[in-house]
Amino acid sequence: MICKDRMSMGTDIVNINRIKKIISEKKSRFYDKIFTVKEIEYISNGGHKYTTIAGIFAAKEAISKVLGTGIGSVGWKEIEILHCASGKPYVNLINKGKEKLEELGLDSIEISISHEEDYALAFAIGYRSNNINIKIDDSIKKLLPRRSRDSHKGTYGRVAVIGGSRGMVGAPYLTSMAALRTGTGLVYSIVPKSLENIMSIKLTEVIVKSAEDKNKGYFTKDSLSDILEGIEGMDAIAIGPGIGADKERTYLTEEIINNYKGPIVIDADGINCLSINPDILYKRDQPIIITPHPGELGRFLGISTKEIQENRIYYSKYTSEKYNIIVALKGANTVVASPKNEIYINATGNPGMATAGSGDLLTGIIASFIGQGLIPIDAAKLGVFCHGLAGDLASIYKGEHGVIATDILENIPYSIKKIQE
Ligand SMILES: NC(=O)C1=CN([C@@H]2O[C@H](COP(=O)(O)OP(=O)(O)OC[C@H]3O[C@@H](n4cnc5c(N)ncnc54)[C@H](O)[C@@H]3O)[C@@H](O)[C@H]2O)[C@@H](O)CC1
Ligand SMILES: Nc1ncnc2c1ncn2[C@@H]1O[C@H](COP(=O)(O)OP(=O)(O)O)[C@@H](O)[C@H]1O
Ligand SMILES: [Mg+2]
Repeated sequence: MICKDRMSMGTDIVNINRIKKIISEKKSRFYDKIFTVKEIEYISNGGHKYTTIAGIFAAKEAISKVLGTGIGSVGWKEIEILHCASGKPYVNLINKGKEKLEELGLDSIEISISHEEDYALAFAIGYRSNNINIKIDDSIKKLLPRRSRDSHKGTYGRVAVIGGSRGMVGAPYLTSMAALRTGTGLVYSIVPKSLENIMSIKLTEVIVKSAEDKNKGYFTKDSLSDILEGIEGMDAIAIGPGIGADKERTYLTEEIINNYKGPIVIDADGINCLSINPDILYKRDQPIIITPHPGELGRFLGISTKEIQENRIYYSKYTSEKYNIIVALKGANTVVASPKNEIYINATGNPGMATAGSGDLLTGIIASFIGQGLIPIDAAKLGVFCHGLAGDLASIYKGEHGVIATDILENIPYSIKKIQE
């Protein structure tokens, strides 16, 4: 059976006197059988110490246990123990050893060797790293906001997420957490009052604010003043995930667009509400980014999803120019279009991301980058790249069938680290 675990361990203990005895009886046969040329060179340079020989011997046994074979189908000389200049041992697998490691889905083996009086001991761990073979263009790398030493949470922006309705608390949860994981200093989640308690339990680091909902479980026109108060002083806001769409929520969305004087990321039901009267966008001079999936852009433009999918670049450009907004049209190869005729086609992401809530994360990532000071088009480009890469990293461990939005959320930090490398 092939074991596809992320980690595999092996250990071995060797009596040094046993090694001493073998060497005194048949040194050259023992060396020839067990050690590679490089290992013999190392042992010889160290004065043929029994402790060294026993340690390397134990290390090979320990590694054969990591590989699950024992010494046999993988030979002694197919597991080589080498040493860094500092003296730290490392593992070089050869032929069958290498093949077995790949078969197990492991990337590398770490080894530690020790000895005391009569015994030498080795401990080995085989692991699968979150390495992904991707060349990240400098044009993306340079967009990542830097963090200065004497900074504080206020340095990295205040972002508010307006979202949620009864049954859809997950959407604003994911958006808020994504903003936090992307590096925003302070994230606020503004939800209908009936959801305040449950959101406060779900969210630890995010500050929860609520808006009057008259016990309905969704935003109504009565929510407006609380929302406007809640978004005062924010560097960026996101609106839409899980809010639902009706006349009152359309009124709310429009009033927020009319009154808030900073950049807004609009997603999901926010886009559905906006599609009733998109002309309000003409009155606005502050940036708007919409992040529709093809179904939402189709609704917004009054055309079919199929038509959008067949002309993704065209409709992204068209919407961006017509309404003077940035459009991130999601799906395989997300298209980002700006009114300045800029087009960016994202290469990260995979079908594992076709899972509920993965788009809600993107909304939070883009809002976060804007809150940290990026201009909206750069935030959108870096945002879709980072989001797709988080999805790619999540798929390494969970596979495309098993990935859920929480896995993508948890991989945002690793995605950012990878961009930073
Ligand atoms: N846990 C939660 O609370 C969640 C809440 N959600 C909220 O649920 C509400 C409804 O959003 P939905 O997007 O589910 O429903 P929609 O009815 O807006 O869109 C779903 C449909 O859009 C089309 N579509 C989407 N992506 C496509 C693609 N790449 N190619 C072709 N067609 C595509 C498909 O026809 C799909 O069935 C939103 O407010 C959203 O924020 C979702 O985000 C899922 C998670
Ligand atoms: N086949 C795919 N390849 C790459 N990315 C995908 C694929 N399917 C979905 N995604 C990404 O997953 C996200 C889905 O967003 P969305 O449809 O809004 O989901 P939700 O509303 O459930 O959060 C988008 O960012 C989209 O680009
Ligand atoms: Mg969505």
